[in-house]
Amino acid sequence: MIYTVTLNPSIDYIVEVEDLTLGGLNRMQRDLKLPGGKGINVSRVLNQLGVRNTATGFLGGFTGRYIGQWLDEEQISSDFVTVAEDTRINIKLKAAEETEINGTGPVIREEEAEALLAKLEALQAGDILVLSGSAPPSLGGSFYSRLIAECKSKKAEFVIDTTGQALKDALAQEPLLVKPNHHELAELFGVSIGSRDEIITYGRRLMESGARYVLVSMAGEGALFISDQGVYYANAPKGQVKNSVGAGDSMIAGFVGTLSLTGDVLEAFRTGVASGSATAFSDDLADRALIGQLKNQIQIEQL
Ligand SMILES: Nc1ncnc2c1ncn2[C@@H]1O[C@H](COP(=O)(O)OP(=O)(O)O)[C@@H](O)[C@H]1O
Ligand SMILES: O=P(O)(O)OC[C@H]1O[C@](O)(COP(=O)(O)O)[C@@H](O)[C@@H]1O
Repeated sequence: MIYTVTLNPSIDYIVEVEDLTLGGLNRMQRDLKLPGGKGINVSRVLNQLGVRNTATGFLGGFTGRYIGQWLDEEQISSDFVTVAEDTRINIKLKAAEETEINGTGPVIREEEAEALLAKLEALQAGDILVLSGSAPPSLGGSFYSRLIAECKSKKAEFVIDTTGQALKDALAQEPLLVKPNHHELAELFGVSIGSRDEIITYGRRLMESGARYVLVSMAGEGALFISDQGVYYANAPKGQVKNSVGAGDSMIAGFVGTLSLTGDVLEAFRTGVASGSATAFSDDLADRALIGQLKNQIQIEQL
């Protein structure tokens, strides 16, 4: 079974404005309110791929209920801890450029945090726990470490998609997969990265630090896959980009879901890239039909 954990879900409020005037009145051309937060996105795309999973984390208030109802309507199994404060709303402003304003998230009380840890007692050997996104600041810096310790004590595997110290701490615990984009990779090592060779150098360091598989996504430039069996590049399919929010989460879902179904890492890589691109080419997240179509446009090359 795959479990996704979203410590800081969001309603992604996607707002389109033709010509943005800062400091003036702008009228929206279109808006969309989607359930968001990285683990929730992973669960929704896993569901499209027919991979059984349960979404957990913290949800609260009217915003939390909106997300919970959406997941129920999509028949996604969920088991969230209900928290006292409202789940955040993240703004994704689409004008000439895409601007994102993400909230910090609700205060999580100690008993709410403990309730989430208690849910992980259900984990078993063979399960995969996908830990994705930021943690609300009230949880403190080491909450992911506590979740990982619980996961390891049950002999389950984990995937982590977060940034900064939480990611660095997690590497030593041997994640199944990490998936920074190339900007996050550079930030993690405090360097600027200008070439594919440099991405490979720093991606390999993540593997040497403990990750079994490393995916480095590069938006429209495709992705690199690094494991102890070699380094592979996949092109991104071409298409009209509609909304790239959640592309990285979709890639994780495509990879982990396919790996769990087939055990074939290169097929998992191909499906991951197709899932990321299918999301970039959709208003909402990727659907199964588009993922299938795009897979045919992806060539994988060993470097
Ligand atoms: N503009 C795009 N064109 C085609 N595919 C894209 C585009 N943006 C994202 N993707 C796909 O989604 C994957 C993840 O996107 P990326 O933007 O790198 O991740 P993140 O959302 O984590 O920043 C890419 O490797 C690619 O397959
Ligand atoms: O937890 P964070 O880092 O604030 O990110 C949350 C945001 O990330 C998303 O999950 C999208 O992530 P990606 O575009 O990186 O796949 C949004 O749905 C959400 O608003």
